[in-house]
Amino acid sequence: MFTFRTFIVARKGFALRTFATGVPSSSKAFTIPVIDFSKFKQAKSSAEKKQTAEEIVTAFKESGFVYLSNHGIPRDTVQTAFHKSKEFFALPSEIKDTLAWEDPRSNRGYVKIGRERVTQSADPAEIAALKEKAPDYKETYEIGREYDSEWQNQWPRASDAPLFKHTMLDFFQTCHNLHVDVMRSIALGLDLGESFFDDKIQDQCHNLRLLSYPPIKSSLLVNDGQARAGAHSDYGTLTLLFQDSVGGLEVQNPHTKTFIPATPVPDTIVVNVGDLLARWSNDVLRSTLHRVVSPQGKQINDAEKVTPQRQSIAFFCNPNFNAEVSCLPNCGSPAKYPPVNAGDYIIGRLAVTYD
Ligand SMILES: O=C(O)CCC(=O)C(=O)O
Ligand SMILES: [Fe+2]
Repeated sequence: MFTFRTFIVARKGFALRTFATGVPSSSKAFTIPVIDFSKFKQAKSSAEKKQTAEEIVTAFKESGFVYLSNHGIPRDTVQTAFHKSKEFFALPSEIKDTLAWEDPRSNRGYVKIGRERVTQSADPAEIAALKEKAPDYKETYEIGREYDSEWQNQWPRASDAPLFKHTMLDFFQTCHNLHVDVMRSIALGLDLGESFFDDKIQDQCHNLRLLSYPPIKSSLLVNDGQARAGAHSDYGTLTLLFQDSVGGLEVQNPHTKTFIPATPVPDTIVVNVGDLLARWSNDVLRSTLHRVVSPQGKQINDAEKVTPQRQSIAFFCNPNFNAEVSCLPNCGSPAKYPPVNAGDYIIGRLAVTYD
């Protein structure tokens, strides 16, 4: 039988569902389809729009993942964001360390290698042991909305990282706009009316995460449980993931439990459903486990291989932090989960993942 793990964040006192991969589905199909989003954006009739919306919703019900092509974000924009991200991670540690991530409520700043271990576990002792034994081999830089009365982004000085702030704030806005369109397609695909989510996602409580996986001796990634990023599901509504051509992202087929590669498809964005949208939809939409493992290493001498550097950018989309997330209409009854405040949920999930 399928089991769901639930855990309690004592500080907050509410139950969180950690993943939705156990949902029985009418279909055992598992593919990550490439969906041409221009058909939705340029549709001449609502019937045409609905067709793409239904393709997206079907994929989110079955695998929880799609590749979005013709999404409207220019290649140049993505390349510039990757370039500026690379420049940032190349800064000396002393500079990056002054920008350290400090608080899950802020969720902004630099996270050095070993500080985060993504996992489905919510047990602090288990997470600490995993971090000790098999930390995620990655460093990240987290950006939140710039206009926030309480929390500030931790920008490097312009002299250290020219145009970094400008590039990332632009990219944040670009990703927000695309996410609104994808949420509209989901609303249409679920027969909720296209603008259903609009006023629930407008506050831009998102998290733009730059990721850098340094080159590493391949032998270090084959130890027990070791990965560039351990198996996990994402926390929010949707994730827009931009990946380079190195590879390593894998998605779990929930029926067979095997992981299949989400091979990079040029000019597409990997879009996946997070736990909060799965919960919102009463598990009609699927939040699927995924991980980043070592792609084929390069032989550097007779005995050793090195796994090349990987770069990616994830835009974690969230509802407004003051939104109440309770079972959507058209998503079956009874509701499996009590209503939850979006901000409490996301911050609760972050609080247990970081040191
Ligand atoms: O780097 C990647 O491709 C995936 C990262 C990821 O899944 C995450 O940060 O949640
Ligand atoms: Fe993820």
